[in-house]
Order: sequence, then C-alpha cells, then structure tokens
Amino acid sequence: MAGFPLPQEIFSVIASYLSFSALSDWIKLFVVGGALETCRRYLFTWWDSFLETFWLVATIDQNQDQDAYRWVLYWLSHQKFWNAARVVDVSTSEQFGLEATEEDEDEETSSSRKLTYLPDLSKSYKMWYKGRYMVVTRESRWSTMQLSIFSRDRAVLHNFMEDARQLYKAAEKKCVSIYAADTGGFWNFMTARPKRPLTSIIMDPGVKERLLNDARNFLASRKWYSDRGIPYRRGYLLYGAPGSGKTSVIHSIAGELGLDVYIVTVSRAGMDDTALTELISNMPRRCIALMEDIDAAFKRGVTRELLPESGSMSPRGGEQKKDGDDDDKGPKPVEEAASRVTLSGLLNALDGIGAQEGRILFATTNNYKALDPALCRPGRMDLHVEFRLASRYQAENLYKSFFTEEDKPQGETSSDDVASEKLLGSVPPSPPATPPPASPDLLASPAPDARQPNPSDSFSIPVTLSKREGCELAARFANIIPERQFSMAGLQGYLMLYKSDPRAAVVDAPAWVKEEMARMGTQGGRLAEAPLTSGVVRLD
Ligand SMILES: Nc1ncnc2c1ncn2[C@@H]1O[C@H](COP(=O)(O)OP(=O)(O)OP(=O)(O)O)[C@@H](O)[C@H]1O
Repeated sequence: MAGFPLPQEIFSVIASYLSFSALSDWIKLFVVGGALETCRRYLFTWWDSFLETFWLVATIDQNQDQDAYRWVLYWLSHQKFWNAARVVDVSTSEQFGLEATEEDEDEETSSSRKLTYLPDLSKSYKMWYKGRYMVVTRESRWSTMQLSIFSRDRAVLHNFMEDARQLYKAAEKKCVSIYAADTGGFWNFMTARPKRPLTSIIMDPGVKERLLNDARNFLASRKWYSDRGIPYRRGYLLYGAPGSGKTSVIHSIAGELGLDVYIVTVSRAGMDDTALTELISNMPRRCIALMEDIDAAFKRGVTRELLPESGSMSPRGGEQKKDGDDDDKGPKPVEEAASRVTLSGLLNALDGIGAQEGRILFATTNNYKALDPALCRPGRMDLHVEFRLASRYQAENLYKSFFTEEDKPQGETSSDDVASEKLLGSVPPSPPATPPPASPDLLASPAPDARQPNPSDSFSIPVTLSKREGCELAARFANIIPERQFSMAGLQGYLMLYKSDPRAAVVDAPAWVKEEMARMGTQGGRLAEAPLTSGVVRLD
C-alpha cells in the first residue's frame, strides 16, 4: 500500500491540524488573509474613485428623458466611427431618428421602414469627443445609456449634450415631431414627419395666411397676455367637409412655427378626466395640441357625466335623449365604456388650473353642430375656421400644382412635397390599380368604374406641362368641376390617376363628375350635406 496514506495516518494529520497548537496558526491565517482582502478592497475602491475623479459619468434613462436619449443616439449615428462599428443593433423603429429627412432617402424604399443602426446592447463604444476620450454603453434594451467622458470638467458633458441637441434640432427643422400618449399617460415621441409647405395647401385666398399669422402673433404675445391677466392659450377649431385639408394645414402650420404636435385622443380606451388633465398639463410650454374629430369623441366617449350615473345625457346642452334616438342605437354602449371623459373634465383640462400656458390647441370636426357651445366658446376655441368643399379656384390650382412647375400661386406639389405626403401617410404612394371603394371620409373618391386606369399607371412617369398649357388645362378642368361639390382629397385622388396623362384628366373629367354626382346622389344625398355656410374665418 506504499504511496497511499493509511486511514490511521490521515486521522493523525487531521487531528494535528485541529489541535490546539495549530489553532493559533489558523487564527493568524484568517487575520492576515482578512486584512489583505480588506486592503485589496479598499485599494480597488480607492482606485475606482480615483479614476472616477477623472471621468464624468452620465446615465440617460429613456423612460425618464426621451429627448436626451434621442439626441445622443442621433449624434452617435452621425459620427464617423459609427460607419466603422461592426457590432450594432438593427432597428426599423423610427423612434430614434429623423430618418424621414435623410438626404439619401431612396424613393423606392421610402414607403417602407428605414433601417437604423443603434449601439449594441451592453457593448461599450469608445470614441473621441473634442479631444476627450469617451465611452458609451447602452445598458439594457431601449432603456438606459451611460456616457463616460475622460474629463473632470462638467462643462464638457454639458457641451456634449448641447452639441447632440443642436444636431438633432438642426435636422428637426426639416420635420415636425409627433407625440402621442401611451396607456400609462406619458407622452411618447412617435415619429418625425417632413414639413409640408403651406403653399402646398390650396385654400381660398387669405384663409391659411390668416390662421398662420394669428398663431404667430399669439406666440409673440406672451407679455401682452400676462400684462392683462389673460390665460396664455389659443384654440382653433377647424371644421367642415372631410378631406378638405384640416389636418394638412395643421401639420403645415406646425412646421412653419417650428412646433411639435401632441395628439390628444379623448376617446381613447381607458382615458378619464384625471388622465386627460394630467396629459394636457404635461405638455411642453410651446407646442400644438391636436384633437382630431372632436365630435367623434363626443359620440364615442365624452359624456356630460360619468356613464353609470347618467348615460342618457346628450353632449349638447345636457338635453335628455328621446327613446329611439339614433344615438342610442348600435355599438355606442361598448364604445362609451372605453372612455370615461366627461365634458366638464374636457373643459377643465383645456383651461383649468393645470392647463399648460403657451400651448396652441387645434381641434378638428366634420360635425360642427354636434359640439357643445361651452367647448366652442372664446377662450377655448378662439378662432373657428370653416373648411368647405373645393371651389373652382381650388380645383384650378390643384390641377396646376399637379402638372405645372412654375407660377403656382397656391400650391406646388414638387416631388419633395409628394415625398412628404407619403410620409404623412395621406397621399397614396402610387396611383391605385383599382380606385379605392367610396368611404364616408373621401366624399368624392373616384367611382370604381369612373375610369379604367392604365395598368402601367403605378410605374408611369409624372408629366409636367408648360406653364401656358398647364394654365389653360387647369382653367378647363376647373370649369368642369362643380363649385363646392367635391372634396380636395377627392380631386386629388382623381388627378393622381392621371399623373402621367394630364390632358386625359381634363377630357375624362365630365364623365367622372357625372358618375360621382350620380353615385353621391344615390348615397343618401351626401352632396346636400356639404357645409355651405359663409364666412370662412370667424373670429369669436
Ligand atoms: N386644401 C387642400 N390643398 C391641398 N391638398 C389637400 C387639401 N385638402 C385636402 N388635401 C389632400 O387631401 C388629403 C386629405 O386631407 P386632410 O387629411 O388634411 O383632410 P381633413 O380635412 O383633415 O379630412 P378629415 O376631416 O377626413 O380628417 C391629403 O392628402 C391632402 O393632401
């Protein structure tokens, strides 16, 4: 058994280790080991803090501050080292960038989502910022980012953030940022859309200019308001025919004024008075709050009182609904349950104590009469603007904007504008192979058989006419279109079918008009419902 200690020998070795004389050695070992470990830890902690004194470390939490997070990501994506980075996260989400404005945007792919490359998770990226060594680490998915800059000077961090902000803002100048509230009641950046020039909105002379000037004056009059103790807020109610340019003009004005748009959906599921008040008071000081189809909010969710107590009150003046009223039919109870906003809650949110100063409110509706007078009164909706169906003047200028390059007094739809339209999601990216079915929102959408579009239309090259011919054909086209019977969206839809054949657009127009008139006549006389009240802009 040579080489293997016998069990008895093992026992004696263990016994000697555990003997009283060995115990003191054990204690010494523990004490010395403990002391060494403590020293080691102190040393490392001291070393870390020593190093930290040379580093500025900033953590940006996306949930706490979306803007700063986005600025830094945008800045990163514009650094040279970025092109060399080989470990990245690929994202098709638009929320971090201003991809819509990228100069290299490919028309072929612009309708699909653009790829964005983000710093890989948990990987540190090292770079130089103005001669300072910098490390960027994204800690967890979409959540936090740590910036470490080798410097003791806080101003460096401040300068860096300022540079990132400036870069982002410079790009944003070409865009309008859109925000929407999430279910938790926080504002989230949704997307940045290219600005739409106001000239591309064709309206009767003076209307859009008056709207823009009013908003401009408001923004420049803070002191005037505070001197007189008037709440510094302004509300605009745009009402009228569907597809007449209400939304488009708001986006355009937001671009002109350099304001972000905050979409408030009053009828959203789960929304109640408190959530609405909180949302509105959490808006930034200067912005546009947009409430679209505010009448739909009434129909679906906004009631004078909370539903269980008084489900029978109508939104207008609190009149009692009669049995058998149309409003009582259909899916309304289900829809009402979705939103718990009361009219008084909405009014308070708009101009109560918590309402944000400096904001501009734009509300749109197709059903002006359905709105409660309290909602429309001055102070809440200061300027009421009616959007009517297209006049001949508008039809003529729309034709010109489609087919001529010069001298377009009211609207030039350059290729840029069309690109922005695509991004705004309002213009179909290409002419539809078959015209879309008639929808209530597109009053004058092309009838299914109004014209058999050429199958090659979707790939056809838009034609530009000479100024003389363009004007001549535009005048002829306008003569064919009856005054105030078609929406601008409808006319746009029709002309889109002919973008490669402007002459045929004029030749085929009478048949199209006839067919549309007949179709709309059989659809319950929609034409007769067209708002025809006079006084395009009304100052209350
Ligand atoms: N006055 C106009 N000038 C130029 N284009 C217009 C005009 N009105 C409507 N359009 C075009 O019609 C489409 C729909 O317009 P928009 O969404 O602004 O109408 P709207 O009045 O807000 O409609 P709705 O009430 O149904 O929401 C857009 O593509 C827009 O370019």
